[in-house]
Amino acid sequence: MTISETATKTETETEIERASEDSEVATPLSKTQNNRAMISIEDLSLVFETNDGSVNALSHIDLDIGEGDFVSFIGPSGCGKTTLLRVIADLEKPTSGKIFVDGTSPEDARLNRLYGYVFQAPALFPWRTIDSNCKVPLEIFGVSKALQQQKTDKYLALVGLQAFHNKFPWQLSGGMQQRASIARALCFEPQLLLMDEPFGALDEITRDHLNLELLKIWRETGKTVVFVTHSIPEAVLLSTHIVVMSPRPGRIAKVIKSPLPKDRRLEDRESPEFVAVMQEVREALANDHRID
Ligand SMILES: Nc1ncnc2c1ncn2[C@@H]1O[C@H](COP(=O)(O)OP(=O)(O)OP(=O)(O)O)[C@@H](O)[C@H]1O
Repeated sequence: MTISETATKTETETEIERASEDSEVATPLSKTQNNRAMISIEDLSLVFETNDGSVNALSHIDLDIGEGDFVSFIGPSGCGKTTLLRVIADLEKPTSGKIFVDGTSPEDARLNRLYGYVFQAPALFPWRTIDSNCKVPLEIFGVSKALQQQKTDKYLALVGLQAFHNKFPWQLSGGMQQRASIARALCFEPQLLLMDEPFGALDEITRDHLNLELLKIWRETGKTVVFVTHSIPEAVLLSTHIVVMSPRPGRIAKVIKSPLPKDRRLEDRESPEFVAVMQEVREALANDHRID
């Protein structure tokens, strides 16, 4: 991948359907030779105009995410993590700057169904069963019924919901609904997965399980994943690159390239290398969060 430098800038079924200060300029990461940019962001800013005035949600963001990278955005509430993910997904338009997704505009990437998006809260159709919810994107793509069933079975099994395929969302716990929405995003096997705190509401054991499954999918399929989290251990466990963001205005404080191998296990969380990366993230967050 290539994540470079600094930063600033900045859910519903309908959307799916449309489907430095302190930290000077963050260190640019040089692109690896055979890792083309999946996402390229240049001097991107986003200002929300509200009744109470302007909100600088993202300010001067420069970031390259290479194909096959697993990139996490981490930072305090309000630093623009979700907004940046939504800009990539073409759910928000930047005020200035440039962004390319797989070499095209975010709009073209959305229209070409390049990405799957997992929202913070599950966005399932209440009148459809879990099985039927998972088939929505496949129906839109005109996939054959047999293949729809095959993919749905595969990904519902992956998230441990095969026994619940005939249930309606309201018959499942919040965590199970979120697992169903993850299965739906995986079902059409997009090249790019955009995930906004997908595991935030899950119990720790389920979260560990899904972290490992996500890592497995990522390793095996070569997908690019952009992931928002508040959890330092989760960011370090999953990511090749951790983008530390800071608020007011939202910008990139630091990009940390993980020295950990791609093949990771939960036990690795005890390793000195893992602890060292956690410490680096913690320090980057603290440095940009000093109270004057
Ligand atoms: N549609 C909007 N209109 C006006 N302001 C917005 C809008 N969406 C987000 N903001 C503001 O932009 C800033 C960044 O919000 P964003 O949701 O991206 O932060 P975040 O880092 O994802 O926060 P959290 O971790 O709490 O989810 C915040 O100040 C937020 O209030």
